[in-house]
Formats: sequence, structure tokens, C-alpha cells
Amino acid sequence: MIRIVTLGPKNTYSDVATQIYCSLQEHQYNIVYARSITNVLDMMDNNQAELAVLPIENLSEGYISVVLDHFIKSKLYIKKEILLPIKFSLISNKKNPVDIKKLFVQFVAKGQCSKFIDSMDAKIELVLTESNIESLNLFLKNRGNSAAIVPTYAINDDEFNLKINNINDFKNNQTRFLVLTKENNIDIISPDIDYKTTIIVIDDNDYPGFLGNILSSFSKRKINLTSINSRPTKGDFGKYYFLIDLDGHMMEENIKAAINEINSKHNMKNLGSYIKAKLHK
Ligand SMILES: O=C(O)C(=O)Cc1ccccc1
Repeated sequence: MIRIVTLGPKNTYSDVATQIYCSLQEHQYNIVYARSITNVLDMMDNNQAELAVLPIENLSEGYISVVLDHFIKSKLYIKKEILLPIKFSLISNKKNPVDIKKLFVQFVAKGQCSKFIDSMDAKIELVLTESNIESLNLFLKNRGNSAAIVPTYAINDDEFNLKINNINDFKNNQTRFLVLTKENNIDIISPDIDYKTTIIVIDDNDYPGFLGNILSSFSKRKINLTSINSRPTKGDFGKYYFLIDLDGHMMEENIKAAINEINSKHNMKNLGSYIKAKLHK
């Protein structure tokens, strides 16, 4: 059976994305739950799984840097992206939020619910967790005067004395997840499907116009870029990796030509082409 590792325990948003991916494939999968995003990535590096599903970008919080940085140092490819709506609720057994003394919240969820958390008593002890279901489980173990921020789907309406819905800063909150593989298997492309391609350019030979030249390889071929991220090489100030997402498939002639041009002059990696996700309702 194909092993697919994701952020656990069962029922995290990453697990929901994993279930969606598995339901769309013909194969049988064995879902393995890791206890942190770093553990998911380590398990891929150590051949403990063939596929991984991880969050990469949140609508308001932006990119998850631990995942971006891993692309630079490891050999992983992108097979699919999945876009999920994200909704958080606060739960507690204290009826009145004033009586809450401790709050369990996942580290990415904290940023997505920052306005709500800021409106709570500043003396509340925040306990950062690795996943939203870890927040729920820690709360269930502690209860008393604690509370947790959890995915709204993970709880029933009348399970707790206090439940406040829609506590994410943005109503339209969404997260983009990636299905990652160790091999860059190029799928057959269809003209009616929109694709994206991701590359990394490594700035190990900096010169004036370095980024401009890379961008012009795309702009002169009318290729649309959907995001550019720079991440520090962590060796020196002023040295960066550039992660670039673009519209289209690497097998399209203009994209192939742009990538070949960049590859002939720079150190780069092609992380693959995949179907552009639509929001999963
Ligand atoms: O903890 C989860 O449920 C995750 O899958 C990570 C995450 C955290 C916040 C928003 C989306 C995904």
C-alpha cells in the first residue's frame, strides 16, 4: 500500500486535504499521522512514506516558511494542490470567556484568529500546539479553566458550555495544501485544464539584474507569475532563494523555453507542474 504522511492526529485540516486527495485516486493508501510539520518532512526524507500532504499557504498569514525552506534542501516535488475553506471556533467549559485562564492554539491558527485572541484577557496563558487536533486533545485532557481554538467541523454544537464560531480574522479564510512526492512524474496534460508550475532559483552568483533577468524570461513569453517568495540562504545577509509559481505546465513550449533559459544560466530546481486548485466547498 502507498504510504501518505500528513500532520496528525486524525481529523486535522491536513488530514481532510489528505482524505480528499485519496478519494480522487484509484490506489489504496495507508495514511500515516506525524506529530509536527517537521516530522512529516523528515518522514519523507527517511523514506517512511511515498507521499506527504502539508499546508503551504494561508490566505491571510501567507506562506509556512518551514515547508518552503524544506523544498530548498530536499528532493521533493509537487503533485497536487488542494484549497480548503478554514473556519475556527473557540471552545471551553467555562460559560463566561472572562474565566478562561489557558488557551491551546496551533501556531498557524494563532495568526488567523489574532483579532479574537487580542480581544481576550491579556493574562491568558497561550499554549502553542503543532496541530489543531492537538489543541482539541490537550483541551479535553485539561478542561477546567482552559479553552482551545479548533476547526469548527471537529466539534458538535452542544458538546461544551461555551462555543464561539467564526473567530478567524477573515470570513473568507482559506489554506492551500500540497501533495508532495519524491519523484517528478509528469502527468499527461489536457488543454482544458489550468496548471501551475513551481521553480526555485538559487542566488549563488549574485549580480545586478539577477532577478530582473529571471523575470524577463517569463514576461517576454507572456507567462503569468502567481507568486514570488524569497527565503534567506541562512549563510549571509543579502543572499536568497527565490521560489516562483507560474501559470501553465512545464510541457508547454513557452514555459519549457523559459525554464531552459533560466536553467542554462542559473542554479535552479523544477518542483513540478500540477492542476491549479479550485476552492473545495
Ligand atoms: O492543524 C491543522 O489542522 C493543520 O492541518 C494545519 C493547519 C493549521 C491552520 C490552518 C490550516 C491548517
